[in-house]
Amino acid sequence: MAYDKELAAAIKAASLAARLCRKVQKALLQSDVRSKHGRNKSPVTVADYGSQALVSFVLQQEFPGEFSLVAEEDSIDLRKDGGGEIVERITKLVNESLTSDGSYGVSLSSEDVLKAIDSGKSEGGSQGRHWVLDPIDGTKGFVRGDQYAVALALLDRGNVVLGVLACPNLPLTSISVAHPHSPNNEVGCLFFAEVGRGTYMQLLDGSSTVKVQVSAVENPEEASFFESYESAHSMHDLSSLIAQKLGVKAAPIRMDSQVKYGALSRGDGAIYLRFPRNGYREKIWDHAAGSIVVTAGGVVTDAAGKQLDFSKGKYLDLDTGIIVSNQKLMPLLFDAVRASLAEKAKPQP
Ligand SMILES: Nc1ncnc2c1ncn2[C@@H]1O[C@H](COP(=O)(O)O)[C@@H](OP(=O)(O)O)[C@H]1O
Ligand SMILES: [Mg+2]
Ligand SMILES: [Mg+2]
Ligand SMILES: [Mg+2]
Repeated sequence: MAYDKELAAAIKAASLAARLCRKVQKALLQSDVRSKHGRNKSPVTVADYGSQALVSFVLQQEFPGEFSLVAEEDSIDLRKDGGGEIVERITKLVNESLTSDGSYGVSLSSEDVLKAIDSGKSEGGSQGRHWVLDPIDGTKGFVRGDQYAVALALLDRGNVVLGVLACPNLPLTSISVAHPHSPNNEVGCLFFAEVGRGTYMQLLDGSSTVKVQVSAVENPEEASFFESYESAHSMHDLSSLIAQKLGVKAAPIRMDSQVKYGALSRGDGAIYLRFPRNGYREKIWDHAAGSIVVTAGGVVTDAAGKQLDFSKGKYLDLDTGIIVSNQKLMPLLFDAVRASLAEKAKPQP
């Protein structure tokens, strides 16, 4: 209805990008992985760039004229001396993906690819429409051979109105503590949601669409929870304290990226806890798509119980952490979070 054309384009762009990422992950070379300029040591690969170029190109083809994209990557490092070879690899990957799709009948030059990457420089905000893209969320997982997602959302006047999460390594059947990666299972899911219309999961080729729903479990003893694989991204000791206070019996399911939101949206677990270390500022592309995908039965707030506000530009302005659960469990979870934070803040004897 309201966003049908946008949703179809987002699914197409994210699926193409996911196929590109899959190909690169299968044949990942050490030379494909780089560290980002100065700011921090987060990795970035040819697939992050290729995915961003591809999604940006597809969206601009589908919506010529009105286009604003807030995306994670930029071409600064690629334009430096010695970047030529990697730009050629990215360009080849993007063109192979476009050729295999066949919709656009064009071949991009290296400069076209760099421009497509750089068109993700919008600052977003509370006016108008903005696409929000994480071309690979969970790059560390991607490099390790684990979970990652292509995460694309649309903001309309500061609200997330649709989201697509392509999760190339997520098993089609429920994952659990015992089998977080299920190597024998068929993998590759795509979740999509539009405001007020529920969440759906399909295979990456677009087939087998089913409606999904967050778990309705009310008893914390039967609930399991997700958290980051990387303890540098989220304090594992704090979530274990919260889980203990809540009465959760199961061990945490640790996975990279917004795949956690996808798994939660179909009821694989009932809780997601994210508590970055002091000073870390969350970006909108790390939560926009995921947060709308779990709204079919789920609630996403910060640690003060406030809804996430995507209207303030690139950063989310929030209190302490992000918690996700179903409506019934949320009050109990919220109490456990408050009590755990208070306990941690107490001076140690
Ligand atoms: N110190 C830190 N604390 C919290 N999150 C961090 C972080 N450093 C990086 N991240 C974010 O955590 C994301 C991965 O999420 P998760 O922890 O759920 O796997 C990264 O996305 P990218 O991989 O897109 O850079 C990055 O934005
Ligand atoms: Mg990154
Ligand atoms: Mg990310
Ligand atoms: Mg990323």
